[in-house]
Amino acid sequence: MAEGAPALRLVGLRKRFGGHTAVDGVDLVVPSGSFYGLVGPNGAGKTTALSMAVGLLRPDAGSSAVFGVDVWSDPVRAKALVGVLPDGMMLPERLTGPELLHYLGRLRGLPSATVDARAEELLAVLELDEAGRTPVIDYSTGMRKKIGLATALLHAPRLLVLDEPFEAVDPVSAATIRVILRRFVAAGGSVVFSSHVMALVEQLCDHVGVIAGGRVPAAGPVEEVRAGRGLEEVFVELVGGRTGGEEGLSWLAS
Ligand SMILES: Nc1ncnc2c1ncn2[C@@H]1O[C@H](COP(=O)(O)OP(=O)(O)OP(=O)(O)O)[C@@H](O)[C@H]1O
Repeated sequence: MAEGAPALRLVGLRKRFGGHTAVDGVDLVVPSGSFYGLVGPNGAGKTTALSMAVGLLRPDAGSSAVFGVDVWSDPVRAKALVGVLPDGMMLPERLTGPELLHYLGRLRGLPSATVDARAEELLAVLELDEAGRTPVIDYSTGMRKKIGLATALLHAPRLLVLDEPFEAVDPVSAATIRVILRRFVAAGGSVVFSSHVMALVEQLCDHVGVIAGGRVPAAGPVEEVRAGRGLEEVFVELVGGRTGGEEGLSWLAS
């Protein structure tokens, strides 16, 4: 781990799917200790960029380093430093929450007693303890997000990379997740998460990156990117909001 290196550095990341360029040369620096929001409209390239950043999807070009450790040339060291909540995570669904955490913790090389103690705490804090006997296949979407977050936290990573952690989560659970993430950052951890909700990013984050059409038109400290305006206003301006909503659909009112 390089001293003074950023939590995450993406340089020139690119990805094409067939004839479509999903990520078109993304450079991004997530400073160590920051709470970083990655915002962009549907299809902007957030999931593709984050998947390449953590070693789940091989880029066509560019690099990703976690605390100075290259994700693609030194994956074992890099992956020990990062906890990931991917989009639409594939889980061994027949397992219960405690079984899943035990299995993944052991896969990560943690001693059995450590895994079980951490799993118990995580399940209690995330209010999944009452579903202790329920297989993950019967979880709601929000419960899946929470068990996914528990798996990301289990090995006590230094960086969390979370793809839309608040989507489909009820307000009470969202508040719990916010508290956990704030505590994680206060204790020296770094968080990057993607979201469409500007108010949430303004409330939680000290840094923001805007992604649109696979590029990053603005990134940096929230105050700098906002420049005295609301983040939502800046976002709509940057991503080129369309105003066609008032025209068309006349049949709806007839
Ligand atoms: N496996 C794939 N095969 C083909 N095209 C893909 C694939 N994954 C993503 N894309 C395309 O790449 C673009 C970026 O998708 P991506 O999922 O990264 O966007 P996103 O910003 O996460 O969107 P959302 O907010 O809707 O989740 C989209 O046009 C999408 O259709």
